[in-house]
Amino acid sequence: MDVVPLLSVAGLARRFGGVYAVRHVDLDVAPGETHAVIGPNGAGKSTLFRVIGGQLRASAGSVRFDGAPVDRLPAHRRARLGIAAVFQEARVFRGMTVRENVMTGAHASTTAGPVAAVLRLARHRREEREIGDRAATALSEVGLDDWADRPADALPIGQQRALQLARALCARPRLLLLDEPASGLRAAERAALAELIERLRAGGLSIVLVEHDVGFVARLADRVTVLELGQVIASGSFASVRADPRVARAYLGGAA
Ligand SMILES: Nc1ncnc2c1ncn2[C@@H]1O[C@H](COP(=O)(O)OP(=O)(O)OP(=O)(O)O)[C@@H](O)[C@H]1O
Repeated sequence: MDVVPLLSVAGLARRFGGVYAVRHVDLDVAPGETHAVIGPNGAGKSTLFRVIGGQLRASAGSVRFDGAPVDRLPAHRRARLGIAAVFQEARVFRGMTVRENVMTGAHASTTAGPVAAVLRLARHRREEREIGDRAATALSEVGLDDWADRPADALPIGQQRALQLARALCARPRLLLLDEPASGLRAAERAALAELIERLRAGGLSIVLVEHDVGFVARLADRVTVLELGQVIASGSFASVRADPRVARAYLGGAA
């Protein structure tokens, strides 16, 4: 690719015991690109997602973000650099408002920890104000302004998904990792979520999208990487990977 990739994964492997969940994986994400990772069940998508986010260490290979290696950094340090992940199993925090839920997403990228909160109250208050502002922006980006002061667990599932996105956006990421964001949503909710992701992309955000819903991927992805049994079997535009006989075979043989 001509532009310097924002994310560059090279020769990546992750082993569990003697079994490789992913192996020899190369993947680049350009600034502003939405890159989908698809593949049958057990292909290694979630493992790759977690190795990029820093929740899992690679067994071999490298992950570079904005030109610098991040392999040795834990997830919260990667978050500060601008990598935000929304997990498939993400839940809203009960007993908190929508706004409070979103504000929890900013703490990864601010400096005031609990000690600073006690010892340096002025700085803490300044950061809380800044977090409040970020939350307001994130809520408006995902269209949840009107819900801000309601209990988060009262939201319908489509809006809960939007809340999870807002929580990630509150950290002001440059790369957003989304693990099956459309799962469990009805058609209208999927369409609303796709529109929201399109808006984020139009705003310049780079996105890695792990997704089973092929229609969703076709609509959103600039490029697609297809995994089977932990390895990349095809990569390119949606149309090119759909036309690839190896991809058709992987899906016919798998459960996806
Ligand atoms: N913590 C773990 N310990 C052992 N094996 C694991 C672990 N996590 C994943 N695996 C194995 O690695 C392989 C890839 O799993 P992974 O969950 O990454 O696939 P996936 O493509 O996300 O699947 P799905 O679409 O079903 O979510 C599978 O064979 C899985 O059993």
